[in-house]
Amino acid sequence: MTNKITGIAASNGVAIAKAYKLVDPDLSFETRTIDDTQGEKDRIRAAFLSSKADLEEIRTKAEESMGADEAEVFTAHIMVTEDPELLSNINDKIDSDKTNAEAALVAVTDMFIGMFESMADDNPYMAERAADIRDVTKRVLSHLLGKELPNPALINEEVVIIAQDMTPSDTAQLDRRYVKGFITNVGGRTAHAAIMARTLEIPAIVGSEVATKEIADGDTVVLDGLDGLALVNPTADEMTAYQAKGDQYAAKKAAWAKLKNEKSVSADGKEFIIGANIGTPKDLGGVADNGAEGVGLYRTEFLYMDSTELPTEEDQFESYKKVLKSMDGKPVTVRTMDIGGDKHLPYLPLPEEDNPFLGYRAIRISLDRDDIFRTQLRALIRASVYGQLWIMFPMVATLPEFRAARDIFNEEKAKLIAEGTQVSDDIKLGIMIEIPAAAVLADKFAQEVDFFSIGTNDLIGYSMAADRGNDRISYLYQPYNPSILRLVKNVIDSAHKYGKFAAMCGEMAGDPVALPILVGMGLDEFSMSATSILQARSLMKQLDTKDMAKLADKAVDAETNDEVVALVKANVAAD
Ligand SMILES: C=C(OP(=O)(O)O)C(=O)O
Ligand SMILES: [Mg+2]
Repeated sequence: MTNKITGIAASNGVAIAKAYKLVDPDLSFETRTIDDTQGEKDRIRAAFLSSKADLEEIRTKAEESMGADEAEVFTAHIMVTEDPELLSNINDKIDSDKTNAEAALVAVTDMFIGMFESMADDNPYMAERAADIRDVTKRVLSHLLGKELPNPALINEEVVIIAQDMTPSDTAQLDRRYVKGFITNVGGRTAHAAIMARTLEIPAIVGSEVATKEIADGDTVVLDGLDGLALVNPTADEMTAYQAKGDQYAAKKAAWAKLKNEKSVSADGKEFIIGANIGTPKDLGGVADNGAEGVGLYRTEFLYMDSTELPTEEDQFESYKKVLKSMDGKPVTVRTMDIGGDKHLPYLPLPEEDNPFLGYRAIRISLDRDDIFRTQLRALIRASVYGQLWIMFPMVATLPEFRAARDIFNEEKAKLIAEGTQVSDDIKLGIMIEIPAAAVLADKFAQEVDFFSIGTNDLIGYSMAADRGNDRISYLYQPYNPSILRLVKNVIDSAHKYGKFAAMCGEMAGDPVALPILVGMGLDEFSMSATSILQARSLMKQLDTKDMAKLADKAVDAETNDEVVALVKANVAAD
């Protein structure tokens, strides 16, 4: 019988392809005393050469599919395999300790990694070197142990990826021509892997718990991202049924596509803005294809994560300019660096923390490391002449944080003007509302900011004390809980009381259950994964704002998440 695996439906669509497991093999080994030290030295040399050959192949493939910039990291890895000092240190260790190649390799590379990491505070390049050595060590070890590492960059046939989790750097390596979807063991609908899948327009299931255990490399997998179901080695009848389901979804998408150049307007004629969330300028194709009326969230941390060192002012300026120019006068909301939590930079080591999601992150880092922040703001301010720039700060909890960020912005702007640089005099400054404290105090913030953008992904997590990526407690991650709706309403009402603009850029903005309520609350801008825009626009056309205002009143007065879902279902016909 076909094995069925369920999980959280994270990105719509149906894919049928072979399974490719992106899972590291067990690389544990025993330390042994060795008589034949020359034999071990030969083994390590051969493992270095094989690793180099792997990496050269991966680099060539990565250059073809993703471009020279993305492939650069592999050049750094190849250089590690060619480092004579590293190899001679390992050989010395084998001789002096009479130990096996695996143990000598790990002892020596650990020493180098520790040394580079200890210097990383003053020189981010050192952290990068440490990360390179760690990566190469894994590959050399796999050769010594005769185990194969997965090489996603080498995939050259259609596959569905099966993984424990997908980090942003894993997803960055994927070639869209071949990767038809993915299934992970962990994660929730708003985890970054899920957001990435929606941006790439590939179906995905997250939080399946068992995918890596139950699916073998090469199995045929049907991935139903609409209902969060995967079929392993399906029957011919099942394949046919799911092909039909995929076709049906494609037909719906084709109908929505007709709305690409239309306004986002309710049935009774009220206009809203539907914007797109992007991670890099590469996402602009999807923005245009889906008829976005602006960029409501540009997550600039990817600029930092995709780089091997802190991006320069010039690099950043080019990226911001590209996005602003491409949006041709439509508003572009750029969020300053949101690092920390689950987003790490190899070259900017953060302190170990018990609760990184409640720790040193986002605006907290920017205000502490204002050298990094000022570089980003200068790049943004310089780019402002190419379009309509809105800047927002992530994870703001208090007014003094916003004021400090605004002061730094004003200082950099004044400096640039004094240097004779052209800048726009209409840059809007706002904040993400993703910390409950800020949502509650929105009436105070509204007197000082130009706009709010509600980051429900985190706001829900922090309000319910439920990690957005933890599938075990995903039942508590309740977007429609009346407590969340009351916070959202408070933010929208507070903005409007002071004539300010209220946007939402969390995934809730594109959620067909939440959207009618948000229309009823009078949210000004809905920003979402570009692939959700046309469906949202289609739904919006069917809604009457006065009816939705009544629905929103009932929803904030409800008792539970489920009650709100039932209310929406009873009042809004499914699209
Ligand atoms: C949009 C948000 O930010 P991110 O998903 O990048 O944390 C949010 O928290 O809702
Ligand atoms: Mg957030």
